[in-house]
Amino acid sequence: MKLSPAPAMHPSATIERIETVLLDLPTIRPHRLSVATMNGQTLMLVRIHCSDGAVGVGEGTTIGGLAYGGESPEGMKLAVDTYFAPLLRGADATRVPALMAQLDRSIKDNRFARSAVETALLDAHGKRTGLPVSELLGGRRRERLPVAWTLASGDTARDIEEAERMLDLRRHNVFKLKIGARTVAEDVAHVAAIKRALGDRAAVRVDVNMAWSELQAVRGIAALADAGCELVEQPVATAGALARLARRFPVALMADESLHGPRSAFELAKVAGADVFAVKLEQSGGAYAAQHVAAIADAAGIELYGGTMLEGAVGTVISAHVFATFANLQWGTELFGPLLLTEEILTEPLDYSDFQLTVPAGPGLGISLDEDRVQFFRRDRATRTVSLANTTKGG
Ligand SMILES: O=C(O)C[C@H]1C=CC(=O)O1
Ligand SMILES: [Mn+2]
Repeated sequence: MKLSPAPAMHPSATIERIETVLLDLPTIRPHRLSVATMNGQTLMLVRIHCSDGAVGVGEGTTIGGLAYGGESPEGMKLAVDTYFAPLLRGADATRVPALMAQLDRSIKDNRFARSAVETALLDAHGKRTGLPVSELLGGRRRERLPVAWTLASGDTARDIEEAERMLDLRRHNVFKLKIGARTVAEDVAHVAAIKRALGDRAAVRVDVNMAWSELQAVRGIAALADAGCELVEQPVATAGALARLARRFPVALMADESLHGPRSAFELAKVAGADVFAVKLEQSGGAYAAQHVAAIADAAGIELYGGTMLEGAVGTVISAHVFATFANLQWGTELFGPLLLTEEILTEPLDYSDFQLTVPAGPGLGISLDEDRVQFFRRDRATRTVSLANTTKGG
């Protein structure tokens, strides 16, 4: 398929080259979810080079390979190299939504890979026009975003210690606990112990990652509410069960895995299937799709939370730009992904302070990759002979 050339009267730039690379980065500790334990994270970075010199970067990241969903970093790389890149080469880089719509005619699903490509196009276009991506997307409504932290070491005492450290650093005062791998009674005891230790100094929420049956959820949520937990994320797999549970408890019920972009958001909204939507860019299929999910939530009176697929810096920052444009963001965000990794890959680290993340202000994503470090951590690097002195972040 040939994509249309740049129209006359419009600043023209065409796409010349698309590069993809897999980066393997360790996590600061094992991150235990009911579906997988992560000891590291793989980022699939896409770079799009345009004829006017603008270069945009995007990121595709999953959780535990294929443990969380149908796409993997390796699969995304293959999809971009084999299917997206030939369609992109020679196309007008300056009309991002039109170009994405053209890609959609030839490529179905692949929401995560799509999101990475769209991010790179938006970054390049922002750099070209001098505008931050949040301004391209309608304009930011906030400069800083509250950021929750996930306690998922698998050990109650260690989680409490970690939460205390985050409070001392004024980095996080909202904690999401990963549960669902143990019995409901064990999980409830774990949550109750953490909430007891933190008291009113912090909010405690849980993510079950679909591990419970509806009956387990009825028992579990009641007990979690008594323990002071304020929100339960995706306790069960099906939308029907989620909707029934949402009517039953005073604590907020949040949909995560049930959301796969605007259509699923609309279906869930029709049945009042959740109190809160965790909007994730990759799950939604990109920045614009995530904005559509938010608009559906707003129209249905459903509250909003900015979710993460534990992305690295690039995926985190595009999410921050998008969440900064939301009319409502009642539950804040969990954009802590880069802090879970031992390695910094930006020339200037993101600003996490006073329990919030600052949305970068420069053109495009407003960040720049440290090229030496990108080269160092790429999977296809034959041997890592170069030693990078003093490069590991404190955990
Ligand atoms: O929400 C999820 O299911 C995935 C992810 C987000 C934060 C975290 O710790 O895991
Ligand atoms: Mn979740």
